[in-house]
Amino acid sequence: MAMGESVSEDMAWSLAWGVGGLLLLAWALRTLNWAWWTPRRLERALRAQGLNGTPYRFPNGDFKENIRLAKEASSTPMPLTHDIVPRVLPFLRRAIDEYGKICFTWFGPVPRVTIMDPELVREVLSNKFGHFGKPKGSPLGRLFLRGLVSYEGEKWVKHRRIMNPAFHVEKLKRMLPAFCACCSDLMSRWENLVGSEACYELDVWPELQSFTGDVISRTAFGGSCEEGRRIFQLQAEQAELLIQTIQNLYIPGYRFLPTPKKNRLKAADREIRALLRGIIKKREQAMKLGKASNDDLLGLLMESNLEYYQEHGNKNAGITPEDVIDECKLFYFAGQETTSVLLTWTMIVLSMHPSWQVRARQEVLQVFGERKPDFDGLSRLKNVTMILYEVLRLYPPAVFLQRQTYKTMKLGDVIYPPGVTLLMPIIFIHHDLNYWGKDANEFNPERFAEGISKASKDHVAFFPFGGGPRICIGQNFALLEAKMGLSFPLLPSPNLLPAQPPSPRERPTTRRPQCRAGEQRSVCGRSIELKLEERRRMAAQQPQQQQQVANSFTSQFAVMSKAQLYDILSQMKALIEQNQQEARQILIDNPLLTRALFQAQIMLGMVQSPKVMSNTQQALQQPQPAQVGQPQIVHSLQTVPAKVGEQSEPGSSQSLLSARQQHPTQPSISLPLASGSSQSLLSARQQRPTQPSISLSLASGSSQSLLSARQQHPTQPSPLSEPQTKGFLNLQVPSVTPIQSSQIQNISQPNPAAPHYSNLPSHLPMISVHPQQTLQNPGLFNQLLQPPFPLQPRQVTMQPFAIQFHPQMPHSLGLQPSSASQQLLSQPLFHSGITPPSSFPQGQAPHPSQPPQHLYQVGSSHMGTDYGTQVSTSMQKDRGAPWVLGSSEITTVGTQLPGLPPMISGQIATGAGGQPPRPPPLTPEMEKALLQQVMGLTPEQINLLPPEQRNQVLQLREMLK
Ligand code: HEM
Repeated sequence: MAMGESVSEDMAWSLAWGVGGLLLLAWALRTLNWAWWTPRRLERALRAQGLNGTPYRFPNGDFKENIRLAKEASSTPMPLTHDIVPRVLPFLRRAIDEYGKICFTWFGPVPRVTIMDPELVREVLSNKFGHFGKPKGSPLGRLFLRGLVSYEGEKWVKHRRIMNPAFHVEKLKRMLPAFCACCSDLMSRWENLVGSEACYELDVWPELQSFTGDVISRTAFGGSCEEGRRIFQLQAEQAELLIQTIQNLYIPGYRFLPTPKKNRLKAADREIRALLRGIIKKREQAMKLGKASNDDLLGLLMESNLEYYQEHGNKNAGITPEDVIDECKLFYFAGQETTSVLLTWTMIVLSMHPSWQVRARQEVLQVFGERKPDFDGLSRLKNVTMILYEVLRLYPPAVFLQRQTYKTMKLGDVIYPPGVTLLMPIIFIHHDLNYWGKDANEFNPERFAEGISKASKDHVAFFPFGGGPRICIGQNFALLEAKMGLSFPLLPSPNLLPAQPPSPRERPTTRRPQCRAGEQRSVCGRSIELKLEERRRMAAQQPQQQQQVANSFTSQFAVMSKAQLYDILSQMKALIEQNQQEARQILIDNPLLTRALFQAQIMLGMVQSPKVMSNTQQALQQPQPAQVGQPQIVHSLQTVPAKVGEQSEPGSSQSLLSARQQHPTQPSISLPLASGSSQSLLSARQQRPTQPSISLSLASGSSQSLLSARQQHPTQPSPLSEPQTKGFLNLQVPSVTPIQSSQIQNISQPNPAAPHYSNLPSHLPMISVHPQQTLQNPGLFNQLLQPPFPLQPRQVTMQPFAIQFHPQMPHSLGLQPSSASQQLLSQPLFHSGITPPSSFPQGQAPHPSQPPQHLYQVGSSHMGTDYGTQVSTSMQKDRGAPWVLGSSEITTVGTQLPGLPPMISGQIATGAGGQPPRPPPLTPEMEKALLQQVMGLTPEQINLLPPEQRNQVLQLREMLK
């Protein structure tokens, strides 16, 4: 018996060993098949069809190289250019350069073929049969994120049908008060932060993250937004943990190890689910009692679910509470990060392109005045929409999309076996010169003036929200939120005083020393500055106040450095180029401003060739009723002093003195060419520390002044013309206003001596005059520009893997979470509040190799059109039908107004023999006004002038006495 027992025990053991061995063998074979045979087979199939790509490396593919390059790219400071592709996806960039546009790389053992042709992208995304399905993603990713974005087949159809109504425009309108409340809270928060500070430096990335989190909390859960906020925090933590964990996922077997991070991920998931369960239960009870408000996403989702259930009369018809939880979780993930990335980049870009900031602000003011933004108004914001589109183009929050072949599929000329990932790099296509033209890497919202379909050569080339049946369900939501989020800071805020002329002293900036807890992904100490400025009460109707305005302009201009004066003039010029009519009106409406601008030119010693002047005048004559006694706006090609910092410019004395001898009938305002201004901006770096240092949001302040000047006109009632103190939140701009790159590119002439420079937008050099910018760019920037600033090494705190987390996400969104924005934000590029000229070390000059041609520009005459016809906030309305469901093409009629004659660098006028040309003519009234201004300068103001001009002013005053 005992022997029999031991035999059967032995047999059981052998059987167990046998089974175990077989299982092990099966597992080994499966692993080998997954990690070796399949990739080799797929590689052969792809190569046989002429596709090139990286050779497969067992078992990680290009994973490590991907990480290495991403780390490398992010460890160097980000150059201030919109060409961010090499930084965001360096590995893919390299692969495409090496193997061609349709090439394959390896994500682990899975080949990923890049699809760069928008038509093929459309084919993939429009496929309704799920043959190009979403990649499955890792189990860990699935734990983090499920819901609509990850479903396929019938489940997806059902969920999409139930969720769609919640995002309908009519429903979104009901959420507008929640949007508004979040914006108001944000503004109050910023106002409080600023407090009594004249200038406050703010890291907007975490601010906007919590703003969009707040929006989702309120719009998703209405009254339960406190729990919603906790969910948001937990999800942010989850995202962080996931990013860290994913880096190790391709260590075989790693995903089965219970590491502390994974445990925390799971614990966070449990807490989120418990919270959501509680919210849903409360809502169900309220619904039963008829007390529930269904104006939030959860309510709408539950309502729609109920309708679906009733329609199908089957208790399994709708979606389960667990499904609702997953969808709510998804709202956060899909809606919060993406929109905050969009808003953050928009603010950065607007601070880089002040003229667009002016335009946006002007539009927002025109549409809303002092009203709170409403749906109709938001739909009419044409410039803001164009700006958002352009930001979505250059900085798409989802950098690529992925689909997988689940059966053999033909796409283009290639037959793909099952198991191949198709990667559609949104960011590459958005930057592709073939579709967007030579200025693909420039910020030029004007390209969207006639809608999306006309913006590129192939309207499918713009797909920040994806396309086909799985297009982002929240795109209307996101655009509405972004418009609202952008409008608020541009509007006069009741609790802020209007901006006052920037004082000549250096303003303190408050910098947050370190990240707040839970904001690991924000970028410490690197921020763009938002500046709140005081502004004097002005009531344009009262002459006394008008005089104040005049004095305000005069005193502002009197204490400005040359760079700042140039800045203002070039902004005015940019405004003229973008909207000549508008600019004309501003100048006509504001003789005081006009006069002050003229004064600025005198202070800059600007003079011009009468020949060029008359040509330009001719070209600009518009068939408008003659404005007798009103200044004529003239763009003049001007010779700009080669070195603003140097004080001996004969032109400057001439300008004022000789002006007295001329009495032409038409007064004219000569605005400097941006070329000039850029040049002057460059040379402005040589300014001596004795120049008054002015807080750098001067540029925004000044554009503000221009704008607000418009408001002061008695015939135009405006927020600022009311006898209240009103204010603006100025998106900070660099002290030296960068010229619109889009304008520059037309004329920039690459310097053959600096070939590596040729693909950099020409605004770079100017922006780099910012000291911190230069500090951050020891490489190319320093090499090119020889920054005149003291070098202070700064730590680059890039999350190295941030841009790599997307491939693991179950929903296949190649999200660009914080990497790029983090990088740019991580540099103090735009917290320009600390760029007083006084910080320039004496004697430092720009690098001699600096190619000045890069800075010349031509005027663009493409005028904006009214988006009034574009009622919808949706991009869907702006697309071709096959690409987007239910879409109809928007055709906003563009008005091509007669533009400025193109100017080429060769036309830039210089006076004979290098002497500055003669100044523009003045009417006796103008002359009188100017002389009065000169006489009105206080000794303090005169002292602040550069010596040469000081002498001239003193001489003149002496003469006049
Ligand atoms: C600027 C903001 C946003 C961008 C750039 C964006 C981008 C995208 C993209 C590219 C997709 C397609 C993914 C794919 O095809 O694989 C997508 C899908 C999705 N988005 Fe958005 N999104 C944004 C905002 C939002 C918001 C605010 C919500 C919700 C509150 C949202 C919810 C979703 C959902 C649920 C899907 C899945 C749709 C489906 O698979 O049927 N998104 N989003």
